[in-house]
Amino acid sequence: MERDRDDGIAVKGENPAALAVADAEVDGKAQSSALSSTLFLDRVGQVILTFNSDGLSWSMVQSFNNDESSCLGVKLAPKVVTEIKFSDVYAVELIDYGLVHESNLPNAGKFLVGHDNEMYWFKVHGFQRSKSQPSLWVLSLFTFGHNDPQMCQMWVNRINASLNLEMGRPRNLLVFVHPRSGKGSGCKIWETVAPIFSRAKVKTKVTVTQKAGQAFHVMASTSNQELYSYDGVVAVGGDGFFNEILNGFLSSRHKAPYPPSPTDIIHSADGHGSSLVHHGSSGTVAETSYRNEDGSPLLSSTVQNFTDQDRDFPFSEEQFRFGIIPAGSTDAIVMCTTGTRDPITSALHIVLGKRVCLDVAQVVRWKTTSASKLDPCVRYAASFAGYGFYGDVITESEKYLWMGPKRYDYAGTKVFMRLRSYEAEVAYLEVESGEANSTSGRGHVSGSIRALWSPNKSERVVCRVNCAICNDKPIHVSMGDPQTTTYSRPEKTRWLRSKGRFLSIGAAVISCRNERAPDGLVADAHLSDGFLNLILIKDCPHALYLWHLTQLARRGGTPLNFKFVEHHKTTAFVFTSFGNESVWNLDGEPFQAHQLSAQVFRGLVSLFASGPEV
Ligand SMILES: Nc1ncnc2c1ncn2[C@@H]1O[C@H](COP(=O)(O)OP(=O)(O)OP(=O)(O)O)[C@@H](O)[C@H]1O
Repeated sequence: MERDRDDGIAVKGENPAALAVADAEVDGKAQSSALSSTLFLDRVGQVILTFNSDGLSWSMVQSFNNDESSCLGVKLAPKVVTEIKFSDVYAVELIDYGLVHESNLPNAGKFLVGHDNEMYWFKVHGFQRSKSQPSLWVLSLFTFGHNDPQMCQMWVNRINASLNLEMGRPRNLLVFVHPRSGKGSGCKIWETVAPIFSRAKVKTKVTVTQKAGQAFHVMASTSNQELYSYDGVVAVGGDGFFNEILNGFLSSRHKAPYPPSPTDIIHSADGHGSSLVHHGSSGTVAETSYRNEDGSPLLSSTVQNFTDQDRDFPFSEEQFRFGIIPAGSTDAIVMCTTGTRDPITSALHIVLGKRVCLDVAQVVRWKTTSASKLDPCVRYAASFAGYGFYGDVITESEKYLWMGPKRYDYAGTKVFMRLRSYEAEVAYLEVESGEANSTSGRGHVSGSIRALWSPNKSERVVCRVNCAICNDKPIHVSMGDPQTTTYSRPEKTRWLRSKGRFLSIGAAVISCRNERAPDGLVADAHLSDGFLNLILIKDCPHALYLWHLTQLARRGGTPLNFKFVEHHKTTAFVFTSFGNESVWNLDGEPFQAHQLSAQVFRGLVSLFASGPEV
């Protein structure tokens, strides 16, 4: 179709055949075709749009002083965006005939466009990093118009072809929405981000949960074959909801020997382990918080219904990823993996197919109370396991669910006012600074462990996008394979013990950054270095504990720099309570355990995220 534009700019003859498409040969090598066309960029004016190998760029047809401003003769940086990389584009849409608006550039002058025009157009959807906060990704939209619909169609096809070459973008996702998460806005948050998924042509099977445990049940009982038809699962909710989905996934699929029990360690006279591997069977989780309404374990029948054939289905855990759209009270996992707490940023990380590996702690409760029989029960934690103060705060906060996120501040203050210490024994695996291999039980952990360890703040290595420590990854260990643990090599194993009264015991898998602790509980914890950060807080005057808590709440604080605080990087620990109080906090959910042990699995799952830009 050829039409004369009513602003006097001729577009006759400008059809796909007349485009400047050059397949040049330079030094005998074919260069990627350079395609450019004259189009209208909505609210900017007439531009020459060029298709480059890695993205689009454009420049104004008529050069006027629009892309630079000057102040006292000094040229300032261009104000207008003039390019976008395909890696930052998540969708391109063809739009029917419609209005393209005149330029809103201050000095563009109306002569370029004249006034609003009706034409065919296409939209390029992408994102830009916020200037003030690089981890925050802001949606960007460029609308290009032309009188010829074929021209628009051709550009859309070319851009789509390039987007299809972008690796790892999901096509099909399972989505669970927790409607009551955080301030009760789970559904609203999903409605806000859902258009990003539909524009990117990502199919979503959405389940809005009716009750706790539902997502766990679906994840645990869905066959691998069916789950494998999705590229991943997305949780719209908080850390507790993600934990439920993660547990549902791993409970029936992660096959690994349990860590040693506290009795094994306490009874090994010299602290050197022997015969310390418990061959737990997976799929035997019977966790109290994931129960049917009649109190029966959710998993009892469903998991056992798996056939051997299905269990052996080559499940691609490398490809399957987890996504989190933050809607919860704390959202520490999202903050640690995307650097911000923003549903749009998280949705973009998902549709753009970002990937980061995450360590997961396997926590085994051996005894619920001192009087209980030995009855191992497995749970997984992606961020944190804490006892004492942390367990009490979570127990107390459960009474005030109606308060929403404020319940944690209220419960925290209440528990602090009646602060107690707890008698317990902890033993943790020693990780020697020179030990370059096999420290995590997942094979190779090279690099300087001393650098990870350093109590000296200036030597801390903070986890970030493309983190060298996390990327120094061991060979991938399949989730179906029992893993070789260090416990099976007693000569390499030394358990260090700490017995006494503790205000709290915490094991951070990741830094656990959140709005109350901007640097996290452990600022230099990593997403997938294969370590747990064990924080033992010995009984001390309340004023000192308060000082520790205020350091946690400060950016750049030094909460671990106290005599009563011990920080150990380890790969496993065991715990025995000597009192009646025995509630742990696993990723923000209560878990009663009198005897417990935990081990970390390096990079056990992958997330749709790229790490924080710090
Ligand atoms: N429809 C539902 N109704 C009630 N509880 C649910 C529902 N769906 C999931 N849950 C449970 O609610 C718990 C808390 O969910 P979530 O983490 O999203 O909320 P939160 O307010 O951020 O709390 P947390 O501080 O634990 O993260 C989870 O353990 C989950 O199992």
